[in-house]
Amino acid sequence: MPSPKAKNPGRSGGSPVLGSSNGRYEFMSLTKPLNRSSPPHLLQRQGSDPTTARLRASESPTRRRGSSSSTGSASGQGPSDEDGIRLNPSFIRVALSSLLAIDLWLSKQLGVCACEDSSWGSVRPLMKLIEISGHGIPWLAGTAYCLYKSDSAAGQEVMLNLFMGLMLDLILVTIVKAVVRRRRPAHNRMDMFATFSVDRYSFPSGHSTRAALCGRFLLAHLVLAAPLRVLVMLWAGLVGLSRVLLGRHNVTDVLFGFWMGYCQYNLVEMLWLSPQTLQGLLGQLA
Ligand SMILES: CC(C)=CCC/C(C)=C/CC/C(C)=C/COP(=O)(O)O
Repeated sequence: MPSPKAKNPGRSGGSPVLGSSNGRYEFMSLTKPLNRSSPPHLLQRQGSDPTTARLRASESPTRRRGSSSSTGSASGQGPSDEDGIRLNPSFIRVALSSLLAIDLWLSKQLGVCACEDSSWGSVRPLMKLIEISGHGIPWLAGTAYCLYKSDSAAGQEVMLNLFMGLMLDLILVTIVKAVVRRRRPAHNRMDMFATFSVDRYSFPSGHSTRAALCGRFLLAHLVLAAPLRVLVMLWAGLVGLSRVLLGRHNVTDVLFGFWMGYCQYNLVEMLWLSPQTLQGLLGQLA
């Protein structure tokens, strides 16, 4: 498998701590200020890396202003402590940008069903079927139907809480997507059915949050037989995997989505609507 650094350094490969010279990558010091005598390619590479550039753009205006005015080193007075902090990204920052670079590279490698011409293009219809199985509309419609058809109080209670959980999931995912605004992978073809405008963003994967939430919910309240429990877990995993294979998401979108859906189930349990609570709420409304 080709290395992220070697194949496409301009886009997602390589880490901002690396500088390249004659095709060879060198590590830069994270703790010492970058010397003015450093080879220009090291400085240039820092600025041209898209991930680093994005992180720098998100710095506070004060800090950015500080970087243009602190000319201690640039005017030949030698690097000050402040320059040292400014020029050298913190360890966390470097770790984050490296993780993001690996994420982008890995997601691109795994997007093998992104279109019909992709290496696994023939599996795309199956992946799209899995996608539909984790879509919000079938889940909401199915739960509403079961709620309507259920003739036992226990069944209605479970279905009502699942419905509330699904709505809660939609709201939380919409908020996080609108705040983070991470673009979907470039190789994604936006041919999903019934999407909101916020669904042009990819973090977190809404299908993955739903798969984790519904998976946990089904295991806790509905599915008891062991083979079916395995099937539910397999389905949840496949929904997440299909997001990356279809090129809809990066790996971190799906991992975070699973974690978020898992936590959302805890929230559903905390806010559980019992028949008594429901009667109280309806009584207050009447
Ligand atoms: C009642 C109501 C507001 C239903 C909306 C259901 C709906 C359109 C959900 C969107 C599902 C969707 C396409 C999410 C995107 O999933 P990702 O995994 O691509 O983030």
